Amino acid sequence: MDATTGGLAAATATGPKMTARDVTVHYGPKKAIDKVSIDVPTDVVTAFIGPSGCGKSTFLRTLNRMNDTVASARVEGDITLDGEDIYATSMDVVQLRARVGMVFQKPNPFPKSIYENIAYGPRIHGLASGKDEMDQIVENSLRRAGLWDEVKDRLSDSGTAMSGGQQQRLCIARAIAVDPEVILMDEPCSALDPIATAKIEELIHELRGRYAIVIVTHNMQQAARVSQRTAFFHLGQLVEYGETSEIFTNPRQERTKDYITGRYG
Ligand SMILES: Nc1ncnc2c1ncn2[C@@H]1O[C@H](COP(=O)(O)OP(=O)(O)OP(=O)(O)O)[C@@H](O)[C@H]1O
Repeated sequence: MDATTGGLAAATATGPKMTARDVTVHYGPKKAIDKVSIDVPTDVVTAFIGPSGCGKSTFLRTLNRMNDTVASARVEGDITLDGEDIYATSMDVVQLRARVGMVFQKPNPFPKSIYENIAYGPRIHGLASGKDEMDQIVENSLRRAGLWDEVKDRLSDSGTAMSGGQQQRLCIARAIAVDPEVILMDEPCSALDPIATAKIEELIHELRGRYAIVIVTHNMQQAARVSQRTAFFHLGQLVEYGETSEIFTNPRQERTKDYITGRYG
């Protein structure tokens, strides 16, 4: 199968939230991503899977221009958000990263209070006109991230003093607070224990439909549990992309079959 065709075929009826066409990424002379084309649907969770070093994180980071922060990285090809070229010189990158939020492998709350972790983004984006409105954004974001009941009586405690799982949900709440359209998650559970992982997976289910979600995961069971679309990457290429149930039960490509049956990776 041609990777481009596979990417296009898996788009949903509502049309893609983001599109990537012939995206190639180099770090210096080394090619990490090779002509990847894919559509990210609006209303489902998309999982990126593949063996270590295949380029999942690199590709994820092209979707909100996080690779701009890596001096040696060079991105070619076209990526759009609602049809708009995100690499256009007119694109405000701060605004883009609010619209396309990111949650990292290791929870990284600011060394500030729980309240301030959430309020920081809305404040710099001017989303609240006063304290009452900010309080409401903080509460709504924490509720949506399934954290409100656990923290409502200690909003002034430090975000870094929470458990790892709570910190990760705080980071998700922080991304939600600026009203994103897409949330990118780069192995969000790899530093968490099974109970905290289950809570994040539950949360992903609850957030589905409200945001386009893309998750990079090493864990195939997790991809099968949380996603409706799966993209399999190998050696910088998008090998196969489709319905998660199809990818796991009836992969079309030999390389996908080998990976999901544990032959490598
Ligand atoms: N900042 C960087 N500078 C140079 N090379 C990099 C950089 N980041 C990633 N790479 C290289 O690009 C390739 C793809 O890496 P990437 O982290 O995107 O893969 P991955 O599939 O997400 O891997 P993992 O699952 O291990 O996180 C690898 O060969 C990696 O060594």
